[in-house]
Amino acid sequence: MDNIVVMAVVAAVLLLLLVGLTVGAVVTRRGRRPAPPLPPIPPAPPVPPVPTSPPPTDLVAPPAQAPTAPPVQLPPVEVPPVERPEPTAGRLVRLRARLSRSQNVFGKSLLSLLSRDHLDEEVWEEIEDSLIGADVGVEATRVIVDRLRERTAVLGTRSASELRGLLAEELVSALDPTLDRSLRATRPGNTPAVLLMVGVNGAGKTTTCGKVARVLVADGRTVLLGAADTFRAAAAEQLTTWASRVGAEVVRGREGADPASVAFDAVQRGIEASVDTVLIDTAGRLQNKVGLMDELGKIKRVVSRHGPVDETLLVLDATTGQNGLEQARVFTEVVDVTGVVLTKLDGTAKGGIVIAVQRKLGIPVKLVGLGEGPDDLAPFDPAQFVDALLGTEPLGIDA
Ligand SMILES: Nc1nc2c(ncn2[C@@H]2O[C@H](COP(=O)(O)OP(=O)(O)OP(=O)(O)O)[C@@H](O)[C@H]2O)c(=O)[nH]1
Repeated sequence: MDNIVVMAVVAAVLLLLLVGLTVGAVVTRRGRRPAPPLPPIPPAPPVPPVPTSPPPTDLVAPPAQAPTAPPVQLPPVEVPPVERPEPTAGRLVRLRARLSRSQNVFGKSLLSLLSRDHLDEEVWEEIEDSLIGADVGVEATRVIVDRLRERTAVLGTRSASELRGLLAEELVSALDPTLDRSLRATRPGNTPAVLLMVGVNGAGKTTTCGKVARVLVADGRTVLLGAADTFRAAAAEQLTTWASRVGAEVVRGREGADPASVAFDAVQRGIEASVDTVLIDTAGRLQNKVGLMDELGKIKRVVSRHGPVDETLLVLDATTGQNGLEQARVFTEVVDVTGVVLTKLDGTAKGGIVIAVQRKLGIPVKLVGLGEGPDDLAPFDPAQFVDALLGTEPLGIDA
């Protein structure tokens, strides 16, 4: 019986061992089974090459939907080259030649009268007529002639060059060389100076805006132009052309837009862009059109919300002579004019208008226009101007 029990126990142990070994072998075989082969990685699609430079601007790629269409070729965009305006120093010398060429009649007649042997009453009257004929104006002529008579009598001056000297002194004095003719084109601080250009139709406002912009750029300033002449579409175009030549920005409104709002926006943009000067071109207006003159006052008021206007320049056409003076006076009543720009001096033989303008308006002539060329604008200087007016030859020898 004991043997039977022992045998049963041994058999049970052996059975257990056998089961254990079988399970272990199965588990071990499973753990070592090689992994099934992975599916092959499909080859990566070819990556399109990254362009290293933008496509040329004058070519447009053919549209994707119509691959067969030939590429459209646009004409190259013409960007005008930015010009470097002439420096202002020395400019008057070049212009002086032009002025004296067109005006030497004035100097010649006066100087030949003064060189007469006897300066009698008749000669003095002729001198007066000559000055009045040169647009100096009756009042200023009287003052100049009276002083000349007095000085020649006291000094006993007789030589032609001495008389020329005296006449030059009197003309310079009539132009009041003590007046401040500097252009307030910059401000202390970091807000732009604002210049407003006003005047009758065709006086040369837009042209002067362009020329002044060039003068400022030549002197190293940054400029923005405001095209507040919204009546004449061509004026904004004209101004844009001037601006592009010196790389300046232009703010313009649509045709017929409120000029005051365009002017306001221009100054706003000038402040944002931190330019030195904002130049505002306004539409030409006749001084007897009340509505238009009121509008000019509004432009100035609206712009002034940004701060005071630094210069209001009245542009006058020198060829209109004395007639232009009454128009000019009305402008000074509507806006506070701080300086006069006398344009087209090259087109008149009557340079005396400079004296008349200043005397009538009591406002300094700050700039003179001496041609249609981009750099034909010069700062006004009484002594240089009188020199040019009388010509360098003492008795007007050159024809
Ligand atoms: N000879 C000469 N012509 C000038 C001068 N200044 C301007 N002009 C010419 O005068 C004409 C009128 O000039 P604009 O600048 O268009 O005149 P504007 O005052 O803006 O004209 P509106 O916008 O119609 O009021 C143009 O043909 C200019 O070239 C100058 O100093 N000399």
